[in-house]
Amino acid sequence: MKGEINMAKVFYDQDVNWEAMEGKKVAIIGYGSQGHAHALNLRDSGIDVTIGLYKGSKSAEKARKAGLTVQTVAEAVAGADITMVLIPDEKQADVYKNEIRDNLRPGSALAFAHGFNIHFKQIIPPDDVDVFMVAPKGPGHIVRRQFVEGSGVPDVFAVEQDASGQAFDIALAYARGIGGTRAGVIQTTFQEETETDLFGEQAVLCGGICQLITNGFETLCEAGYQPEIAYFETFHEMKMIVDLMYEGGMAKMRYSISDTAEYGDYTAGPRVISDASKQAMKDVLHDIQDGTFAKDWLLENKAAGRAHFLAMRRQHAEHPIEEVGAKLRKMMSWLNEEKPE
Ligand SMILES: NC(=O)C1=CN([C@@H]2O[C@H](COP(=O)(O)OP(=O)(O)OC[C@H]3O[C@@H](n4cnc5c(N)ncnc54)[C@H](OP(=O)(O)O)[C@@H]3O)[C@@H](O)[C@H]2O)C=CC1
Ligand SMILES: CC[C@](O)(C(C)=O)C(=O)O
Ligand SMILES: [Mg+2]
Ligand SMILES: [Mg+2]
Repeated sequence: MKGEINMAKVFYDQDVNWEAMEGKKVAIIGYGSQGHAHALNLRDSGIDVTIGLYKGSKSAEKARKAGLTVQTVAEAVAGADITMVLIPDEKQADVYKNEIRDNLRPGSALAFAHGFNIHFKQIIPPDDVDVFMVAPKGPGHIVRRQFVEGSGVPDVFAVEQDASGQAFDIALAYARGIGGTRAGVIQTTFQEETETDLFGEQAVLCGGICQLITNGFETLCEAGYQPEIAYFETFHEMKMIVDLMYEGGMAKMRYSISDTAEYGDYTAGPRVISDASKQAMKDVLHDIQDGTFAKDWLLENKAAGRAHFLAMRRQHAEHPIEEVGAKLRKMMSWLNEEKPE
């Protein structure tokens, strides 16, 4: 890749108009990965938070235990200045239609942590509300953990509709409330966030990395090496290598590894992740951009009753790499310690 890179403006704590959030009531719909993190971080930032869940929800007890008020979705939305929708993407359109839409107060804000339902037009909000997104670029449990530790996960934010004339300030202040502006927050659009987030998780962060590890593990096991050694070599050490890259770029990782490893990195890397893989990435991106992925995923949840998804989940969970890993991780006492919620 050649050429000049135009750097984005990055917003930090000092760039935020916190008054935009002060006195606002926030309804967090869902108390899962992102829901618990947004709710607890906002609460710890001094914001009045209510959780919206369905009757009989398993998460309600957890939220109450954390000292939060839990209401039905309809009640929480009706009392809120900001409604943040943090239930699974594939459920959002139905819940919006049945419980959110008619309870949204004119002048209030409807917010998301991912652009999927707005970008793919599964949810079409009324004109008299703000519509914004604050999307943490990290898993919800890390959003909470880093906030408690005093750091934060970067966010991207976008304003789709600005009925109040204040949506930009509110979105940025919300990002501060969950700890995002400690690390840096960048403005985007619903389209850019949706397409890049789906691409990142499919091609690199989840799909790409899991398949790379699995192929490496299988290659060593099929060649007759011990599975435990294959696990350490292709899976366990991944975190240490990625930690170094996270701290100081690929250069810091390459500084720490041996010259032998570095030489193999440059020569073997492009053989394994080749031009063919880059073409496959472009195909994946194309399916995201033209809506093919969204259509397939929404259909999977409706007509197919998630049969294919659940079968893939089971098949991956039963792979020998998970069995070997579970056995080895059991001996690592620090992994079994309770992490603060
Ligand atoms: N996971 C992540 O780290 C990230 C997610 N996002 C986005 O954040 C959003 C939320 O994702 P995520 O946190 O993974 O979601 P989760 O799968 O963790 O959400 C589960 C929560 O939603 C509740 N829930 C499920 N159905 C309903 C319903 N019909 N009515 C009310 N509550 C319901 C569940 O209740 P119960 O458990 O009781 O059934 C649970 O509290 C998505 O838009 C996602 O793309 C963005 C960045 C990262
Ligand atoms: C990488 C997966 C993710 O996009 C995330 C944690 O950011 C998600 O949708 O969960
Ligand atoms: Mg993401
Ligand atoms: Mg995502």
